[in-house]
Amino acid sequence: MSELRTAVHPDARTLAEATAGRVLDVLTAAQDERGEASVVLTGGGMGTAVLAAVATSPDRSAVDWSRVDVWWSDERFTEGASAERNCVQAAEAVGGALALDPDRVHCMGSADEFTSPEEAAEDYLRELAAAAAREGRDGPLPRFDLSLLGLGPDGHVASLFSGRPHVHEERATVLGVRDSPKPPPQRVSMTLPLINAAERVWLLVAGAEKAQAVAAVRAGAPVGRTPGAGVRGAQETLLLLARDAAGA
Ligand SMILES: O=C1O[C@H](COP(=O)(O)O)[C@@H](O)[C@H](O)[C@H]1O
Repeated sequence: MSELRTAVHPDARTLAEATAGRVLDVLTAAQDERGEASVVLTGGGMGTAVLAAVATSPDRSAVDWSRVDVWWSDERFTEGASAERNCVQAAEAVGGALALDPDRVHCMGSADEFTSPEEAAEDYLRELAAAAAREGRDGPLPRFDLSLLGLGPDGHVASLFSGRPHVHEERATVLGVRDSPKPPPQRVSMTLPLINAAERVWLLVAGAEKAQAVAAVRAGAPVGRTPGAGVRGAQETLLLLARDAAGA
């Protein structure tokens, strides 16, 4: 488990551009080392802005996108084509600019395919286990080189919300969420143990309305109150901030 380090950028745009550069560095280094790379994406304002910045970066061709596995730490359990879905927003942000292998883009299941978020979560577990088997891993989880996360003004990460029991989940790695205080109410989410299995976890935060949540994360607030405070990557944990979110 790594310690939390913070980097502050002048604004949301420079945060997105600098983070895109960091993402490309991590994926390139992973492919140099083992020929493959993997990233766990998040939805929300900064998650989408970083993806758009990756897709338009002049350095994007340094990565062989056909050998990148793309996962999501959470998803809204709605119809597949819904603009509320993180997967749909990501595809829009990328706009076909990255030559990803569709078999390696692992969107979480939608309400078109499954009758409940729990069923979609089980399906994602099967998809994770299949990838782990292909990678020759011992357990049911593939390697994640990097996980990007947003932070809500209420301190939530992925779809793990303050005061909800799933924040304290220790065994399940992906679960269905039915009572999200932020619409839509039904979601699928990785839990903290799976988020924290990533080599690197970066929290991306912009906006003065999030300064209080950022301060709570930095102060190590109780995870039940501020889920983002429970995030720790195996090798690295970065809090990547725009100045307004840093409270400066
Ligand atoms: O609901 C969600 O919110 C978080 C944070 O979103 P933001 O727009 O406040 O940055 C996001 O990371 C998560 O994927 C999403 O489902």
